[in-house]
Amino acid sequence: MAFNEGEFLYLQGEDGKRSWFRLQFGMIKMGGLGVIDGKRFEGLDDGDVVEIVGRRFNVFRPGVVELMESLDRGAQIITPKDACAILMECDIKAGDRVIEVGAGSGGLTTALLHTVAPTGHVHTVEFKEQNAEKALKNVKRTGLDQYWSYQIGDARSVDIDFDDADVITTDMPDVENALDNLVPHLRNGGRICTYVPNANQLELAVNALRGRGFTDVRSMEIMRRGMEVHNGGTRPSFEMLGHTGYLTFARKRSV
Ligand SMILES: C[S@@+](CC[C@H](N)C(=O)[O-])C[C@H]1O[C@@H](n2cnc3c(N)ncnc32)[C@H](O)[C@@H]1O
Repeated sequence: MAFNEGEFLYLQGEDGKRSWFRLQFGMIKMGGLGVIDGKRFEGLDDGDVVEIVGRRFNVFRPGVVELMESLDRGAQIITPKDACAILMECDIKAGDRVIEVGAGSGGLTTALLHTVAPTGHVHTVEFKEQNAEKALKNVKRTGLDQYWSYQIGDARSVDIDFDDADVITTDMPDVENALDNLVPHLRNGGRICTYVPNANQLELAVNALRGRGFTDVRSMEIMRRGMEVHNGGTRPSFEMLGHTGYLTFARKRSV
């Protein structure tokens, strides 16, 4: 399907570098490439070739991974490797209602919105206004902001404006102190994911979930190692994102 005005796209050159832009069929200012006439994109489709200042580029619609990789970061984001596990293990799908604690830069929010749209909703609780604003800027860029709401408040005590959630995800250090406030907003049979960076926090989170009657409580860390592929010399990459966070998944039952 040909590109429409207003779409958020990127150009990718032979060197793999991306230039992001919002399509308009008038003049567009593009980082590093100057001002170009947006009419050149009229009738083009995902992956098509365009020549700009004598250089060849492909123009792409971003997927969720490119959106997450390119967002304006403040706090550490939940990276795609962990977001994949969250989406799968929490069985998140279109139409789901999700409560998220900790907007940060909106990394996980982007993945959640991409999955629950166009019939579901994500509601985020964040206690730092400036983080919520940064996340809002990033979420608006994706065009998925219509499926998102947030409230400023401490997840440990704020009156949460969202009920009957299918899933709760938390990215906060002391989730054990927020569960009594959060869990009444999760439906029976719903799933929770907690994400914490340290092992002592993991123990506290798991004990708190077990103590509240959650079932199928299991914790994991996701390792992802890239491969350098060269004919006759293929080996694992020397660089690896060694540690991000510990994930715990559990399911609420009627008690
Ligand atoms: C590491 S960041 C979240 C990053 C986010 N998951 C992402 O992928 O971009 C943690 C966020 O949780 C927020 N936070 C921590 N404790 C909180 C609490 N008790 N209530 C609400 N927000 C909290 C912080 O202000 C911060 O924005």
